[in-house]
Amino acid sequence: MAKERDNEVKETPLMKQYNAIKAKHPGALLLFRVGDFYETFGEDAIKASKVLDIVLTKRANGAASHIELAGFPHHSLDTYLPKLVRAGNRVAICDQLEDPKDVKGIVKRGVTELVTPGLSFNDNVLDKRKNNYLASVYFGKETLGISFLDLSTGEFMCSEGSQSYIEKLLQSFSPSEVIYSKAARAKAQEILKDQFTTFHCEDWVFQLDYTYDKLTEHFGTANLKGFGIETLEHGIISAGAILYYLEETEHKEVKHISSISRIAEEKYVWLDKFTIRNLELVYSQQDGGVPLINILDQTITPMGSRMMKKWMVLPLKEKEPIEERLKVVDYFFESPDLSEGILGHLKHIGDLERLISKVAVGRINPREMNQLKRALKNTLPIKEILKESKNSSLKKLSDQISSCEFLLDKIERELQEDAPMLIHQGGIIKSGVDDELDEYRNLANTGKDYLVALQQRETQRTGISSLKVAFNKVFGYYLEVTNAHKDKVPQEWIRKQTLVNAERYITPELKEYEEKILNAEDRMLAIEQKYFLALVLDASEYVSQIQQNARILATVDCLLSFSVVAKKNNYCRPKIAETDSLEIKDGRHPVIERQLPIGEEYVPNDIYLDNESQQIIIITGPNMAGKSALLRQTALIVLMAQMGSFVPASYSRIGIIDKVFTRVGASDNLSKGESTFMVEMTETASILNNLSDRSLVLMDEIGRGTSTYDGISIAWSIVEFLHNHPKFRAKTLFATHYHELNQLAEDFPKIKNFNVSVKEVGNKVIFMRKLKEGGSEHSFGIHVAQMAGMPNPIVLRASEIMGHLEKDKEMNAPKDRIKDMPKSNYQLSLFDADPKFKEAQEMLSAIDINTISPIEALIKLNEIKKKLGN
Ligand SMILES: Nc1ncnc2c1ncn2[C@@H]1O[C@H](COP(=O)(O)OP(=O)(O)OP(=O)(O)O)[C@@H](O)[C@H]1O
Repeated sequence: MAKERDNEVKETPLMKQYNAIKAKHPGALLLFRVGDFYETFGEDAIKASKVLDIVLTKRANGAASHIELAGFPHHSLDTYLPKLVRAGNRVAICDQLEDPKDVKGIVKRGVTELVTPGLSFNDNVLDKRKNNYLASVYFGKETLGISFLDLSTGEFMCSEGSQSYIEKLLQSFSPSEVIYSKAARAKAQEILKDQFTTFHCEDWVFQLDYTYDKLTEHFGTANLKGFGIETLEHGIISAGAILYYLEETEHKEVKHISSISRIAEEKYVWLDKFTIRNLELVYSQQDGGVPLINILDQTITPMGSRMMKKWMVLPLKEKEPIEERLKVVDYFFESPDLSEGILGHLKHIGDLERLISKVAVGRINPREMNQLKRALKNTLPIKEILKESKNSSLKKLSDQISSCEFLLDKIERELQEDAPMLIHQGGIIKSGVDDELDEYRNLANTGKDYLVALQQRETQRTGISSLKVAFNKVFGYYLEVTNAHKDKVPQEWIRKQTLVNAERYITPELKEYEEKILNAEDRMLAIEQKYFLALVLDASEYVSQIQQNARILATVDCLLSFSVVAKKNNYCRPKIAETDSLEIKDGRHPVIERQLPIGEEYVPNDIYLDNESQQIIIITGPNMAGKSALLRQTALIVLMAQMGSFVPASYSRIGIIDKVFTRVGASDNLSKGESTFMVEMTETASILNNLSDRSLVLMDEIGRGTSTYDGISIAWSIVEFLHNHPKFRAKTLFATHYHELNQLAEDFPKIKNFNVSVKEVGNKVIFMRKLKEGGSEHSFGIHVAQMAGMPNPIVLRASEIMGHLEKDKEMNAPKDRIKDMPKSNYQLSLFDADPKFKEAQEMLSAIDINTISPIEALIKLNEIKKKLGN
């Protein structure tokens, strides 16, 4: 204890202040402003130097000790901060709260912002085309509450439901950070795994009374009825905790969070988390893979792109809003001139949604204010075009756009066109706005002219040809004379500084003008600041109107994008019906068709499913035939239609689907320590427990992860279950290698067999990719092995074994048949065992002995020797 106190005494006052502030933000990396630098100390410095690649040094901490130090200039904050945040750090920015000029001793400092991965306004941290969500999860006894906030746009949503629903939402919105209560750590770990950056808050925060009050206080309402969340107790707890977290992280200006909405589960298609992943809607499962959004998102504005992502993970399931979107897309599709007109203006809108949030929190800079002006200016013609259109939804949208003319006029009248980013650089407010400002500006300009004249006059008078008037912070304006002319300096000049090659002087006249100029500049800055802040204040009156404009423009942008893509990729308008049937003619896979090599055409296929005669289709066919592609394209076409997009087909009639489940491919979860089969069964169980009458179920190779007989049995019983379900007749596509499952169609009326056709020419397989009625005779695994370049003896031997096994098709005799397996006759030759011998053999047989010259023969021989490694 005594020693500790001893250390405290010896610590420098600065480090003492640092330690006190650091202690208040233990989990955060502290950027501590010292003069023109942000410094980090100790562990933080070690971390920062690694992440930022900056020098790590040591600083004496009084007599106490040394401490690690790493820092960077304050003006580089925008460069370094995003790197620290992206590396998963919470960063506390500690600024000087007083002007060091006015203080004797240590400057007052405090944390002005805590930037976390989920809470940021910084353009360098944010991705323009993505929302940056902070999520909060409350673990109730039976249901969980969840909220999402994008601080950069003000969007705030909440919901509650089962664990699988919460998991699905987390997957859909993929938040950058998730908060929960300390007590829920174990449960949180279970669902969040290591997929998200997390933070746990004190348990008392997650209480209904406290969080309810927090929300009503923030929105200034008596209750939460107007937001439709009054009864969502768990949702409220999670949402209120977000407001607490904002305060904790010093985000006090949050006027732009002007409402909260309920994620209306009943309005959207249920996509379980496996489906979102498997169908690759917004993220691809493989590196370099292309998700559907890359094809559909041709939006122009960042907020359009963000909205498109939401539409992708929340497809609609009510006919009316789907039709409304489709009608607009159709209208755009048929009106190229009108669409071009809107696109032309959308290009100048920029990120209106984030700009207006910056206005609300007082973080907008003059350059961004000009961007806001451009956005408002280009919104007007869009409003006009929509109004003149012949589509009622677009007319309605036009009515909802606010012109914000007063604000636009004001910015145009007052703000310089080329205003700089930083207020203190000046040149923000136009001339003619304020008489006093004009006067000072004039004075500063004439003052500067005066100095130029003074320099010329004195050069002539003294004959000092190199004389120049310059300025620095220490002595203000001075006259500089090189040593060669030193003897010509008049007596009345007062020497201020001697350099190696020159001397610096001041004169009373110079000082008099300096005062005038500096005074004028200070005043100008103050006046410009006053006007700019007033402008920001005026703009802040328009926050909710402009937020609404941004939403409408984003909607128009998304619908336009659908029409552009439809035209480019030859999609057709789907018919949406409240029926139980699903009919697709010449359907294609929207992503694969864009990726085929030039010259290859995607083979379209028809699909028909309903609840009565053809509820389940068993699709057989060899590997690589196109079964998975067919399954996925069916789901993607349904989802695209329900998002309001045209679809890759020549005709489609979509009886609305309310849930899509997929179990596609044996997952790659092996790396996470789960067995493929276990994953497969967990995913399948979750499908079977959540069926509905309007579900679309895709099952691909169920049972592949275990032995053949296990696999067939499980697949068989799953199909039976789906067929015989007492309540729900889920439409199902079941792709399988097991041609044995074709038997099911004979016993169950609503099951039909189809196969993806292949042609066998000699002992080769040609993929036709066409779906045909009927089952398959046998599997084609051996052909595929051959195609993959498997050595010939293996292929021949495998055919022999299969022939033997197939002789007795009875399933209950496998063991005996395996025991009786005939011995292999195939000798593995050198050529078969080593591919380089095979290549050498091919090279030899390509030589035409009759035409090759002796020299060429020698060269060839040398090549072959090299190939064999000699
Ligand atoms: N209709 C089609 N037209 C053109 N190419 C197609 C078509 N369907 C699939 N393909 C191509 O064939 C490849 C294999 O298709 P897919 O993965 O669907 O086969 P599969 O039958 O599911 O095979 P596996 O059983 O091995 O998973 C696809 O990546 C695609 O390039």
